[in-house]
Amino acid sequence: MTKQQDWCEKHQEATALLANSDEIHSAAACQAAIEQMAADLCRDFADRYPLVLPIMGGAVVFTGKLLPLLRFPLDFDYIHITRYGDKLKGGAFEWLRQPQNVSGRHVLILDDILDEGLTLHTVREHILAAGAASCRTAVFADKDIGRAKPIAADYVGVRVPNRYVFGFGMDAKGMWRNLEAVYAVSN
Ligand SMILES: O=P(O)(O)OC[C@H]1O[C@H](OP(=O)(O)OP(=O)(O)O)[C@H](O)[C@@H]1O
Ligand code: HPA
Repeated sequence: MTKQQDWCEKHQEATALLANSDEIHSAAACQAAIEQMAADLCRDFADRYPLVLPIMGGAVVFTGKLLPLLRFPLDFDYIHITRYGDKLKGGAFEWLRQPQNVSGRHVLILDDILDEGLTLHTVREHILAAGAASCRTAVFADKDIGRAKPIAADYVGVRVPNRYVFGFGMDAKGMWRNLEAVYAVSN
């Protein structure tokens, strides 16, 4: 099969996936959630000069929308770790960029979604072990998985049902991070 056919099939798969999904948080609801989180973070971090660390790549939209609303001084870097890749089920962690220079800092981690909680828990433990003065966590979406998680986020934008969700930075098999609303794959 040629590369062009591959992309053509991928395009069809992406279109069918979106057509078979339900919008669960509109673009306006996502924006309102971001604004509320920004207000809460401005209240809590005004005097802390935090190091803000998004977990790439899912945090890209959340970060891009949130950062300009944070009206306090901060340093910015990023972490890159993945355990889902292009799959709908999590596996082993792959670190692509470790946290740098966190010793003594008040760290704020940003991520798109708290699902089983393994990623955020692992990253937080790593940052505290590296000597951070404190580490708080903000996730755009918290999934109701119906069982205990190893970590609860300090700040949450929206709650999502126990279905695979995508859009607003979250991908489904690598697709549709670019959507400005949140969708859930049909069961
Ligand atoms: O709570 P968990 O079950 O650990 O899942 C949450 C993590 O899964 C996704 O990352 P993924 O590994 O898909 O990489 P990505 O950020 O590139 O999408 C998402 O961005 C979170 O970081
Ligand atoms: O439901 C999800 N959607 C997108 N990325 C994810 N990573 C973990 N769970 C999810």
